[in-house]
Order: sequence, then structure tokens, then C-alpha cells
Amino acid sequence: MIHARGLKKSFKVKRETVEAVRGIDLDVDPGQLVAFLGPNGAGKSTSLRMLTTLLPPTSGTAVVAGYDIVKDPVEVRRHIGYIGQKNSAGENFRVRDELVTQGCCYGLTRPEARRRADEILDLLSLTHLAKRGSNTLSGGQRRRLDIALGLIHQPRLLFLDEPSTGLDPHSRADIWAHILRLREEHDMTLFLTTHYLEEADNMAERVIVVDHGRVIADGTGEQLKKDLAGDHVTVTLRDHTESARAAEVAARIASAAPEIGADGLTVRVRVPQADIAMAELLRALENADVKALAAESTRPSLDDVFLALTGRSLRESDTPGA
Ligand SMILES: Nc1ncnc2c1ncn2[C@@H]1O[C@H](COP(=O)(O)OP(=O)(O)OP(=O)(O)O)[C@@H](O)[C@H]1O
Repeated sequence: MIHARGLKKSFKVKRETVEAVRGIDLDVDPGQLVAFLGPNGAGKSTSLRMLTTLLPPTSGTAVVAGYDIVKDPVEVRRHIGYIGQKNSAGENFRVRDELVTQGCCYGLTRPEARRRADEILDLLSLTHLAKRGSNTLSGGQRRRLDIALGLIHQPRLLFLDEPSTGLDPHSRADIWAHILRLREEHDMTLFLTTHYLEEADNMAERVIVVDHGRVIADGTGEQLKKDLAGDHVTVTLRDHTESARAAEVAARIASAAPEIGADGLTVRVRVPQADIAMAELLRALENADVKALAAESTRPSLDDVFLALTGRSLRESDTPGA
């Protein structure tokens, strides 16, 4: 559904060149739900805008929904939906009229556009709001209308740029319920950007992490966490003089060298499976006469994956892509 090779985009800003996207290779199969995750300025929107033909690439190629983004941009646009960060709905139209107008813009006859508008209103639970002005909708309702507008021509591939940003938790959950429904009931391919780690982790079957305009990780959330961050067990010791011995014991079950805390009272060790390893470690410490006061096991998050890859936390990262 998406095949990109060496996709690059740089912008000239005064005398400087901003390398927003530095060479992205990508293959997305039909039906996948892909989250494109990265800190502010990583190049997510620029990549999306190239794939949706809104921006020409500086170099590289991409075939999207079967058409080349440079040679056949009109065909690409006919076969995809794109929901940008800004509201696409106008201020002064009624919800259903807006959808019908959009349908006509895509070449549907007025009766076809009306029929399609009604289907989509139902799909996005907007039927009861059909006659409302779009400027009277709540943030979540308006976002659903944006998605509806992107679906009027029945694309099989939908790009969403930060679909849930700026919404309250309830509306975010609601948007996600609708996104998942689109995928399940209509077999759509969904490619979305987000910087909400939990959303990417819980909802997407594939997470692509970008940083500084490059893909730095690609896989299921579980795979990335297992391969790149791993489970950890942290033991708090009674006596800091025992930390070296505790680390020695911990090293026997570790998948990486144990870390001793600055105060010498904690030993943190990466393990293949935290629940099994914790019991094993406590037993081994007891056998070695090392007294443990407490033990805690932690499963990694996607933020730990990002930290392992870049040395920075994704939650706090706000670095420009250049
Ligand atoms: N039109 C432009 N002119 C100059 N620089 C730009 C332009 N558009 C984007 N950039 C720069 O390119 C880099 C990537 O921006 P982009 O918007 O793609 O990042 P992003 O990952 O989508 O960030 P965010 O999560 O904040 O939306 C940033 O450094 C940005 O300032």
C-alpha cells in the first residue's frame, strides 16, 4: 500500500538548510495500522505530507496506493484520505452539507454524495449532528467530522496527522474507537502520526519510531520493547557495602551488566522476563547472604525504547529535526 525509498525533504530557510526528512524507506501492507511516532520536529508531518503529495520530495521515490507520488499525484490523492493537523471542516456549513460538498468535489453526483454522506455520518456517529453548523461542534465531534471528510470518496488508505492531539481523554478514546472500527469493518490501511506513546503502543500493530528525520525503530510495540529495552528488576539492599556482591549475583541472570545506584543501595538489572527473574534473583541473593529490603519488577514502555535508542526521553524531547 505504501512503498517509499530514500525519501528526503530539506527546506531552505534564509541561508540555512533544514533537513526535515533524511531518507526514509517504508513498506506498509494493506490493512495495517501503523503509528509513526517521534518527538516534535522529528519529521513526521513532513513525511506524511510527502506521501500524500502535499509536498514534493527533495529526492527519493514513493508509491502510495499504487501510484507514484511525483508522477501521478492526482491519482494518489483520489485513492487516499488525508486528515491534517488543522481542522478541514469549514466554519459556516452544516455538517451534512459540508460532506455532500466534499463528495461533489471528488466527482460524485449530488444524490451519490448525499447517500455517501449519510453512510459516513452513521459510521462516525455523527447522524444526530447532521444539521448542526460545524462551528457549534465540540473538539472531539469536529475531529470526527474531519475524519468523515477524509472518507467521503471511500479511500482504502487513510493518513491521519495527530488525530487525537488536543482532545480530552474521553474524546481521544472515542476517536480511537472510531479509527479501530474503520479498520475492522472496512479493512482500511491506516497510517497515523502521534506523540502519545500509550496510544501508539496500545492501538497500533506496528510502530515506526522516527528521530531527526530518520526511522530508528520499526516493529510491534512488544517486539521493540523486548528487543531494545527489556524487563528490569531492581533490588533495594539493606547495606551499601553489599552492592558489588549483589551485582555479581544479579549478573548471573542478567541480559546486560547490572547497574548499581549512586547511593549503593539499589541494583538494577535487565532480564529476559521480570516475574521469573525476580524470584530467582531474590533466592540467589539469600543464598549469597545478601539482604534485600525490597524488589520491584518493571516492564518497559515505548519511552524506554526511545531512551535506549537515543539516550533521550520521548516525553521530554522537544528537539528540532535539523
Ligand atoms: N515549511 C518549512 N520550512 C522550514 N522548515 C520546516 C518546514 N516544515 C517543517 N520544517 C522543519 O522540519 C523539521 C521537521 O518538521 P515536522 O513538522 O515534519 O516534524 P514533526 O515530527 O511532525 O513535529 P511535530 O510533532 O511537532 O508536529 C522541523 O525542524 C521543522 O521546523
